[in-house]
Amino acid sequence: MPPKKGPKLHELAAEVKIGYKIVDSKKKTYIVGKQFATGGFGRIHTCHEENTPKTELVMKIEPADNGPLFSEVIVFQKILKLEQIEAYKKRMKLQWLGLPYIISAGIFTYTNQQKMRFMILPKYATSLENIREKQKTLALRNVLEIARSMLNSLEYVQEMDYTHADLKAANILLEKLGDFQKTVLVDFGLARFSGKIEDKPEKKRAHNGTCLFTSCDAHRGCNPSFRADVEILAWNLVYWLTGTLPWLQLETNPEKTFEEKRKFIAGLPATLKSALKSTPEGEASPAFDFILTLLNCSAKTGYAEKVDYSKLRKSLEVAVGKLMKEAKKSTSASSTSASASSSSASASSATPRRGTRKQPPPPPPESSEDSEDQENSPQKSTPTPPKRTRKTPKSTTKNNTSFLSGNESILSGSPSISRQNNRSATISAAKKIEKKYRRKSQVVTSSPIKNQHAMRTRSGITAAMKASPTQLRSVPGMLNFPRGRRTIFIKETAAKFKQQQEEEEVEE
Ligand SMILES: Nc1ncnc2c1ncn2[C@@H]1O[C@H](COP(=O)(O)OP(=O)(O)OP(=O)(O)O)[C@@H](O)[C@H]1O
Repeated sequence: MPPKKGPKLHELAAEVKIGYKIVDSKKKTYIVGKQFATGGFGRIHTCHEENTPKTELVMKIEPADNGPLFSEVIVFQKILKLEQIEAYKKRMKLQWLGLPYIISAGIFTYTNQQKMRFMILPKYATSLENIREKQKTLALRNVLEIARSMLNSLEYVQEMDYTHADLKAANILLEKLGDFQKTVLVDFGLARFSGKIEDKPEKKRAHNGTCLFTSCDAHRGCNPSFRADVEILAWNLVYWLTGTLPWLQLETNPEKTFEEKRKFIAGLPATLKSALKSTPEGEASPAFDFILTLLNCSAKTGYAEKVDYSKLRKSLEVAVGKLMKEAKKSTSASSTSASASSSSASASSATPRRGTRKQPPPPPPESSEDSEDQENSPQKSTPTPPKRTRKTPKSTTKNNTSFLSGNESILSGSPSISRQNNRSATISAAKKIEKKYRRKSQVVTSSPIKNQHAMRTRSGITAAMKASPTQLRSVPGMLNFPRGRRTIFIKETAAKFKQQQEEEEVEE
């Protein structure tokens, strides 16, 4: 997502009607379908090629003179063509590479008024953010699956001398509901050629990216670096596992956020240990070493240097190995107790009881013990029981191919089909909520009390919360907004309250 520089929003493209035909430079005709999401500066529609109506695709549309889609198209044309991706997969012997590819792009004039830019991509099932928003945290095994896919995606992008610079759940899509192994890194609006970067911070670039996750290099005002993508991945992993980051409340203050990130890095490994305490696995989480390796790697790699992905992958496989080993231990522990308490030992150990977790198959012996990073090794301890119970909802996907097992998937976060079917009811409910929050925000705006961002309104939502897109997103009721409307409302409200906050700070 392009950086949010202030309250002024780019213009959204005019809404293109369903059924509108666009002919690209290769004389292929694409038919615009309905709009299903709104990006920062554009609309996202389904579409299909005239001759293949069954293959649903995605069309991003923006006014032609907007910058974000223009630069994204250039990145896709340079590094994200299907043949490039396929050749790389073949060379690296990869079954899966989580990257989108460009199907078509160009400019059309809509109803003779507005020149519009479009880009067509494959359509994926859902965004990881949809899932994260509902669940607040993700299961460790899913986080490791996503990390594996993202490491490969970043490695490809960086091998082409580009950086992504904005990895986050909203920019990660699942190819198939419930399958966390096949995740795709999208939104190359901030991606840059980083082959010739110099460590020259500039104030006007400072804090580019998504404040919560952006790198220390970006906070300093440097162009995106290879090591920065690794750091951004690390912050996201902590966020997905714990549902928070130490600077979550400071999101609207990039300087303080930067300071907190620096403190976190300076305080490693204790800061990371403490952050992971709240996870079901606790501070001895199998993810600990891996995240520490990511942060150490980004700290030790030079600004313009490339990252050693083989080392990162090795560390990830060690984490996977540990997780599988622990799962195996608890399987044998539970089957021992089951056989002791049952007269039919064989039956009880083979059939997992309803409501208990299916346990993964035995881990591959390789990679679980051969950590290179001795400094990162956590103390050996018996697996701590989960500190927090996690309800694992029933999977609706038959073929959930977790790399850890045929475990239940964490599908609860997928957008429900019924919600889509009740779209008009949702829109009217969303309008009511929007009206309510606008009214409440006006109560705050008209108040003569200074330092309003610390003040709670009748709704219990402070102006500071409203200035933070992340916190605003988690306000009860926000989930009732259709996706596009929610994004717009959050952006407008956050921008307004951020400006108010800045004005107050100036006055003070
Ligand atoms: N290929 C796709 N398949 C399915 N959904 C998609 C696809 N591309 C985008 N989306 C949906 O649209 C949302 C916004 O997409 P994207 O981030 O690429 O647009 P953007 O204009 O850069 O938006 P933003 O500025 O909010 O990041 C995604 O979070 C996702 O839900």
